[in-house]
Amino acid sequence: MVLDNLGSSLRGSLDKLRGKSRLSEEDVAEIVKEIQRSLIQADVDIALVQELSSSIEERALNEEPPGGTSARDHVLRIVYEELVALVGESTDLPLESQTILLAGLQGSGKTTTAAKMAWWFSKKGLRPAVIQTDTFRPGAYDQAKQMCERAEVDFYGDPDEEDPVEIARKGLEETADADIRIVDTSGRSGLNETLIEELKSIEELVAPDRNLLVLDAAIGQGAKDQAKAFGDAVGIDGVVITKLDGTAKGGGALAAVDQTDSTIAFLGTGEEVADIERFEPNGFISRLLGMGDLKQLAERVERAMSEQEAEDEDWDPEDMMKGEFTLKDMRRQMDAMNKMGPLSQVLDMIPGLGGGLMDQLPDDAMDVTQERMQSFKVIMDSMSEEELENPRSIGKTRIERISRGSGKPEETVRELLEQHKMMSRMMKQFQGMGDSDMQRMMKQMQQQGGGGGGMGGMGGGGGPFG
Ligand SMILES: Nc1nc2c(ncn2[C@@H]2O[C@H](COP(=O)(O)OP(=O)(O)OP(=O)(O)O)[C@@H](O)[C@H]2O)c(=O)[nH]1
Repeated sequence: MVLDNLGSSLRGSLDKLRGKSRLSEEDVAEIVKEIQRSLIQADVDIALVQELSSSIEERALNEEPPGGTSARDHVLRIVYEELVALVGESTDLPLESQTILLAGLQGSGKTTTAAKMAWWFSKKGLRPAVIQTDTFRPGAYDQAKQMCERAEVDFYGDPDEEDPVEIARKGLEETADADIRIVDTSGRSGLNETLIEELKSIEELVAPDRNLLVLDAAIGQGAKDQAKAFGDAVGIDGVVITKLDGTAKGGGALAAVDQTDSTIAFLGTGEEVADIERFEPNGFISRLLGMGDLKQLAERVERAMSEQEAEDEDWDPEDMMKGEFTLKDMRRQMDAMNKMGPLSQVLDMIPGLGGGLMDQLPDDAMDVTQERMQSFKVIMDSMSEEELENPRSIGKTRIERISRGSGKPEETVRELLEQHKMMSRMMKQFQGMGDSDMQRMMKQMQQQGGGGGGMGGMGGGGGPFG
């Protein structure tokens, strides 16, 4: 993830400020050094790093912290604001009819991004279509078609036509009914005349409303040259950074944004159509600094919940809040969790849990958790209706039988029952909360994610700065 180490290394230095009400020059110097180190490691352009660190330094030393603010909160706020300014606004993408052209080098993820973006727009209630003009890479047509089928969006391509401009022309005609037309172009292994000329001809014909440059997060310093070449050729309005789920650092993309005077539109976080996020500077930086990104989380939860409801007509999440929390409810929750995406990504979005928790866990702890959920499901499949509805009836003999039936150790069956007990207790606590408490909590979560993006605090408690 971009600037991955920044959150944890910065938290380390910030923790040393606990209890202090004033910042010394040494404190500021240490924090600035920490930030510089992380940014440079994340492949952020040196000139950008210099610019950022001098404004942080200047502000931290000269600005008077608002009354009652600790030195730590003061610095964190400045770092947050400056980082938000560094990554810039999100690319303007009104939810209305438009044509978007995707450009980028081979393998950057254009084809995948086209389908993901189409999926994203379709979830916003628009009708998108992908036009695949890549005649260069064998297989691009099939790949695009399959992904669009998975995304359940319209697709146009022609594997027998060799001229990409001709495909684009026909594609526009064929997709006239769509609201959003996403034109995917071919890439080459390096920047060359042919690629640029082809792109220019497609651009001229299509006359897109927006040109987006797709960049692999691993690109590093090369991003600047690429961005310049594409920017000179067709003009770039926004950047999509892909493969942020991997180990890549992504800092290079910031140079591309700077170079083309553009902004970031989307982030790609996996190979599936749903692995896309609209870039939101506040949430992005909050998450980076371990303050969580409640808005993204709320969106995912909402989506998973409505998918779950669509699949499972008898299920009403409100029921769970009222009566007994059964193993069936637990299984549904696990399914909903799975729909939200990898657990590690979900946890990363929860303020306070985010970076902090991830740092404490061994690297493979998350996989184990996913694996454990899988085992739990297998075990539940070996239980009878009655056992699922009334887990308290499961004694020693039944545990033995379930273990044999599921092929999982008795130990794991017991762990499942333990886990259920814990969740059940938690649900009881929620049930104890009045409706208004619950509503207040939800509202706070939404406001925080949508507005100040993590600056607003989580109500009366310590808040994300605590
Ligand atoms: N993990 C991960 N993989 C991705 C992501 N986006 C794309 N990929 C993978 O990257 C590879 C290249 O993606 P494509 O979409 O084929 O790239 P392209 O830019 O269209 O390539 P050309 O058509 O050759 O120009 C594929 O294996 C994708 O599955 C992402 O966000 N995360």
